[in-house]
Amino acid sequence: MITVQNLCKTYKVARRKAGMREACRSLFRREYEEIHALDHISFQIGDGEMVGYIGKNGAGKSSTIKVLSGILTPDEGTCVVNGKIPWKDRISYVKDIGVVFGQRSQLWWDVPVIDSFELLRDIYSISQAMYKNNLEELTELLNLSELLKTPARQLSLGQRMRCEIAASLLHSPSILFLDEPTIGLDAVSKLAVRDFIKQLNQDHKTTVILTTHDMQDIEALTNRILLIGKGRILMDGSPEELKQDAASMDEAVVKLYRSLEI
Ligand SMILES: Nc1ncnc2c1ncn2[C@@H]1O[C@H](COP(=O)(O)OP(=O)(O)OP(=O)(O)O)[C@@H](O)[C@H]1O
Repeated sequence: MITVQNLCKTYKVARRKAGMREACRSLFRREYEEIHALDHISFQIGDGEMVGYIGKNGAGKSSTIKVLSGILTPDEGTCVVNGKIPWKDRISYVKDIGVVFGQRSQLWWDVPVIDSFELLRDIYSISQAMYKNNLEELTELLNLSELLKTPARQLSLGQRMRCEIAASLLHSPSILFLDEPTIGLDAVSKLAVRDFIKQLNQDHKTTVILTTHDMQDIEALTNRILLIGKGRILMDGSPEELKQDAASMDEAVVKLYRSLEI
């Protein structure tokens, strides 16, 4: 169970005008702007749910995922996941979660993928039996057998993403955070990733929180949508509620963004 109440996170960003004079001036007098990335966010997600977390660029999606995964400490508010506070109980908490950031890699760049997996086995203290089982299952479902001996830097984006997803699941987490997992993937790779996530949820009842701009991901995978805009939750409902009579999910989302003026 994930319970988030009144989460707030404000970033302080240095601002200056262009030009040499302004650069010199900023050495003595810095001006700052506050960005309210999360502004009293509250929601609950039950075990085994698949939730789409959507919103425009800069809405606060990644900041939420970072707080939920314990990487970022909020300024205010509470967040309890499986009875733990992510940024306080980090060592025990990481065993409960898997995280994939589509734009970053958790694989060691220059070593074969299997070596990264073995390092993760040691980091998470995964038992030999669990590691063997999970590796076999993930290799089959994600079609990794040809990839395991290749260094991560030699993989295509779609191949790397399949390896990233496997890496995040080796320790059998009960919750999976996916931050734009299909970004930049071709249609075939997107389908493979979607099919895998669906099957994972069916077979293991893994809770999945997915941020994406791809509304086909949302339609294919989720039965609940949380819409965030300017750091606030603006809608919590089903894809059908969002779509209503629009021709497509993309059209529905654009209409909604316009009506909410975000
Ligand atoms: N480390 C940081 N320092 C300063 N500002 C930040 C930082 N990280 C995020 N922000 C700002 O916080 C706001 C929310 O950013 P966040 O990355 O959470 O949005 P997002 O919904 O994930 O966006 P996108 O869809 O573009 O990835 C943005 O205005 C962003 O510029």
